[in-house]
Amino acid sequence: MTNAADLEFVSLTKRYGNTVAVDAISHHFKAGTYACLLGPSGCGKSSTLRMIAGHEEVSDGAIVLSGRDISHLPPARRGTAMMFQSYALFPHLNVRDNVAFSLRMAGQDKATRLARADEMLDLVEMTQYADRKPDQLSGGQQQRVALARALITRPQVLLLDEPLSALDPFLRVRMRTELKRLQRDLGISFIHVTHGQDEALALADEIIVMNDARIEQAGPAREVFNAPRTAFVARFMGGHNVLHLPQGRIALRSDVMSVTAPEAGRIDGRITGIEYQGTYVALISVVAGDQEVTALLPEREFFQNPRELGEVIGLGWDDRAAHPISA
Ligand SMILES: Nc1ncnc2c1ncn2[C@@H]1O[C@H](COP(=O)(O)OP(=O)(O)OP(=O)(O)O)[C@@H](O)[C@H]1O
Repeated sequence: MTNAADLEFVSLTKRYGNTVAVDAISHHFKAGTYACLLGPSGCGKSSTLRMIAGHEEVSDGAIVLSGRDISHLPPARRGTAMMFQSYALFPHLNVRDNVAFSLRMAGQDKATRLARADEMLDLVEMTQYADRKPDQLSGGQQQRVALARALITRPQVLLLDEPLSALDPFLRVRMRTELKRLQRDLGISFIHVTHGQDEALALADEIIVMNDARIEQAGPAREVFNAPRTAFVARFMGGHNVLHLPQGRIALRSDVMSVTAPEAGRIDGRITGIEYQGTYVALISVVAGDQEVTALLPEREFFQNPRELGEVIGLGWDDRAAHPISA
């Protein structure tokens, strides 16, 4: 069922009155990509997703899918489908009829739409629940139904707005694996809005970090994590220190820092916090210029040479782990 297509934003803009929610963003999503739009609350992620879906008017610029400007088409004619955070299932319809709903709206005959609904339920492993009502399902099961319902229109791009946020942490990780499997099997693009860095890293081929209505950095997940270009991306992706040194500003991964005797490292710091995190122990210290630095030490390494609050330590790192960044 491969139905892949390239998607492009051309100076895409959304204004609500005087608020610029999305500010002339341009981006090219390659066909068959799992992309995560990542950023803090209010940065414009949902507005972007809703414009792709056609649930929000484009104020300026264009959305091009497979070479076709879809900016002003009605949602059902765009080749996209949206899965909502709340799943938005119809409580009075059973699972099969919920899934078949959009085909009914499109005037498909009953035999075809029920056959297609069963095909979709098989895809999300929900065949045995076809006759239940949504309130007889768990949150994870409702989510599968919502996925089946979105996929029945054979979209070229599936849009997911915080799809995992209603699930408990355990189920969230399981559904995350399933989303990835589904995207790989279908070969279409998924564009998934999240404010969770871990979620984006686990799922995305490409991460688009948004900040204040603009794209701050976009690229493969590993590149965005390892080589943040700005202090915002370094802080938002986590796992990094942002340090102001005489030679400029750098982003430095917390897990590649070494802790030495004072003056044996590159800078000295005084320990202000020790946090046990299981795999790692986080040593938080304050260095020159009143800057806070976190060093993540493997648990075993820390306990071989435990440190105390208030102790002065040296901090070292390999130059390959430091990336110059802009403000
Ligand atoms: N219907 C609306 N009318 C006016 N302003 C809006 C509307 N929808 C969103 N905004 C504003 O546009 C900006 C971007 O909102 P948007 O919902 O796209 O952000 P978001 O990144 O998805 O945030 P969240 O993670 O909180 O959902 C915010 O300043 C928000 O207040």
